[in-house]
This record gives sequence, C-alpha cells and structure tokens, in this order.
Amino acid sequence: MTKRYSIGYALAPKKQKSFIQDSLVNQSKERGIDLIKIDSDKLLTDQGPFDCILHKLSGENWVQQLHDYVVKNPNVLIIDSPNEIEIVHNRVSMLQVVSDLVICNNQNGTSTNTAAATFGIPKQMVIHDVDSLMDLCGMEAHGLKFPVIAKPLVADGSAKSHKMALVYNREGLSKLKPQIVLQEFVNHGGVIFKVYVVGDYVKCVKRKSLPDISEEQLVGISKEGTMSFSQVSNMTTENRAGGGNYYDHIEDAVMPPENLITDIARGLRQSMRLHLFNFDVIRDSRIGDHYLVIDINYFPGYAKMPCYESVLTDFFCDIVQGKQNLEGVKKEEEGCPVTSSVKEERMLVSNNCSADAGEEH
Ligand SMILES: Nc1ncnc2c1ncn2[C@@H]1O[C@H](COP(=O)(O)OP(=O)(O)OP(=O)(O)O)[C@@H](O)[C@H]1O
Ligand SMILES: O=P(O)(O)O[C@H]1[C@H](OP(=O)(O)O)[C@@H](OP(=O)(O)O)[C@@H](O)[C@@H](O)[C@@H]1OP(=O)(O)O
Ligand SMILES: [Mg+2]
Ligand SMILES: [Mg+2]
Repeated sequence: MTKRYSIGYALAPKKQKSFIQDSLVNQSKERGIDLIKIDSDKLLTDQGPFDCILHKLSGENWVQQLHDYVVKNPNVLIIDSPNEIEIVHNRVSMLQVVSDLVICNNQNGTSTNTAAATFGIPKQMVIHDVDSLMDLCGMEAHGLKFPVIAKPLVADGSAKSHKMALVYNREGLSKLKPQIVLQEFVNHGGVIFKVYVVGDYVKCVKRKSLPDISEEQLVGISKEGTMSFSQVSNMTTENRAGGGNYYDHIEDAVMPPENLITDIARGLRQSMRLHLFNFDVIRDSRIGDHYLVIDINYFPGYAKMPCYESVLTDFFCDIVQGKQNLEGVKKEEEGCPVTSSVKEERMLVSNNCSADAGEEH
C-alpha cells in the first residue's frame, strides 16, 4: 500500500477559509496527502504526528511550540522556518534581499537572458520618530521627492501593517505616524505584477494598482497632502482609493520578461530560504524595461492563483518526497552561515528525504 502523509496547517481563520478549500483537500487526499487542521487551543506537541507543518502564525509562544514539536518529532518538515519568515516582516530587510540579489551572468542588475530588462527597488528611507519626519533634508539625502508612499515599517500581516498613505507635500508628512518607510512613488501605468512562488513553481499574474500621478495633479493637490489606502490590489471598483484614474484594462498590459521574473524568484527563494511567498513588481514608466520589486509577502493569497489546488498539491507531494531543493543544506555546504535552528531543521529535512526516496504516490 502507498504510504500516506499528514500535513498539519496552522493558519489564521481568514487564511484558513481562503486557502483550505474542499478542492485542495480532495486533490491532496487523492495524491496521498491528508491536510489536518492544527488546533491552536491545544499544545502542538499533543497533536499529530505530522510529516510536515505549514504555518502562517507568529509570536514567541508559537515559535516555541514549533521548536518543541521539532525536538519531539525530529523528522518533521517546517514550512517555513520562523527565523527566515522574519525577514519579510520588515519593509527594509525584505527589499534589502532584492538589492543583494546576484543573478548568474548578471551585470549591472541585468540578466543576460533577459535582453535589456533590469530590476531593483524604489528609493526609500526609514523614519523612526516624529522629529526626523519633518526633516526634508533627510528626504533629499535619500534622493526622495514628493509624491512618496508612507508604509508601516513592520509588515507582520496585521491590518495596521497594510495601512499606506500617498504623501504629496510637507503638510502630508506631518500626519504620519512612525515607524514608517518613505518610499518614492513610481508611476507604473496602474498595473502591478504579482509573482507567486510555491517551492520551485513560479507564476506571474497582473493586478490593478494605484494610478499614475501627473505633475499637474501634484500642483492641484488638496491642502491635506495625503491619501490613505490599504490593499489596493484586493479593492473592488466601488471602494477604490481616491476614486482616481484607475487602469481598467489590465488584460492589455504587457507582462514582464519571463526569464527576469523566474531569475528574481529563484534568487529570492535561495537567499531567503522560503518556499511560500509572493512579490509585487511594477514597471518603472520613467525607464524602458526597468522593474521594481516593491513588496514581498509570506504565504500570500494562493487561492487567487490559477489552478492553485494542483500547484499546491504537487508542492506537498514534492516536499514530503524530498524532491524540492533544500537551500539551507546547499548554503551550508557552500560555507554560508546558517543559524543553529535552521541547521537543525535542514538536517532533519535531509534525513526525511532519504528515508522517503522512492515512495510512490
Ligand atoms: N513605490 C511605489 N510606487 C508606486 N506604487 C506603489 C509603490 N509601492 C506600493 N505601491 C502601490 O501600493 C500598493 C500597496 O503597496 P504594498 O504592496 O507595499 O503594500 P502591502 O500592504 O504590503 O500589499 P499586500 O497586500 O500585497 O501585502 C501596491 O500594490 C501598489 O499599488
Ligand atoms: O490572507 P492573509 O491575511 O494572509 O492576507 C494576505 C493576502 O492574501 P489574501 O488574498 O488571502 O487576503 C495577500 O494577497 P495577495 O498578495 O495574494 O493578493 C497579500 O495581501 C498578503 O500581504 C496578505 O498577507 P499579510 O501580509 O496580511 O500577512
Ligand atoms: Mg503588496
Ligand atoms: Mg505586503
């Protein structure tokens, strides 16, 4: 009889509702994977046994519970390590990973496979306190000019962490509450590209974004100087921020070069050692084929991705059979430092793979 695998999931109720659909549970079941809900009211060590734990919870208590579970069940796979997820909970460290990306055969940020296409991140600066907020010299020093986007520094998935404001002038700055990141607003034709990564799988889709801001609009801006908004790409026609000039024909928008997107996705996956994330990309209208990564999200809304059930089921099968890349182990072999918890975890992962190699589903 073919071995069955058990994957425990620990997700907030909203995420559970969108992600754990019957279609996913059934497809996985047919392929030998049982998706089991982890009860957050009970100790994790009292549940299972699980071959793998998928999670999008955080906090000291949860991290400790995961640790205790790994100690008790050394063969479990944790997707993903809380340490690694932390990097994308801060809007500076998440984009630093992009800046640090070195893509093979790459010069000046240009992959040789992708003709003239280049990528980077928008200019940005962190504001830690109210005093530095009104210091326009600080903005100048970072090459920032209005309009800018103010984003909470922390991107931990709380509603607060998604509250953004477009800031048009000095007056607008005074309304902001640090700690925030001030990021240059880059005109990009009102279309955003969301790149979903599921292990080795990469899928880029288009979504609507904030509309461009013209020089004329900037002159005629209200005294308020800010416009608040939240989660634009999930907005409906009725509740769009500012009601502005949204681009309604995203189907006409040209996709970014596929090689560039997969190169960035692979690079990010390897350097962050995460399996489940997406990143947002915009095409900088000021420069030809230049793309900016503006956001990275851990365990995003996969249910909005085409054929998410089969993509995720393939991933689950690969992971329990040890077919996915094990970046942690690779990095270690290359001499890169790996934290002890990750080291421990990856060693466990590799043990599990060899034990299961050859299993059929
Ligand atoms: N630098 C920028 N220039 C122009 N538009 C931007 C920029 N940064 C963000 N935006 C717009 O604001 C939206 C929200 O920004 P961002 O993706 O950083 O927020 P978020 O709350 O983390 O989003 P998500 O829901 O994807 O987690 C983007 O989808 C895009 O429409
Ligand atoms: O469901 P969650 O609460 O995890 O919300 C995530 C949301 O997915 P949803 O569509 O299922 O709401 C994601 O949307 P897409 O990028 O895929 O469009 C993205 O906005 C993430 O940033 C959110 O994660 P958070 O930053 O809040 O942790
Ligand atoms: Mg985003
Ligand atoms: Mg985000």
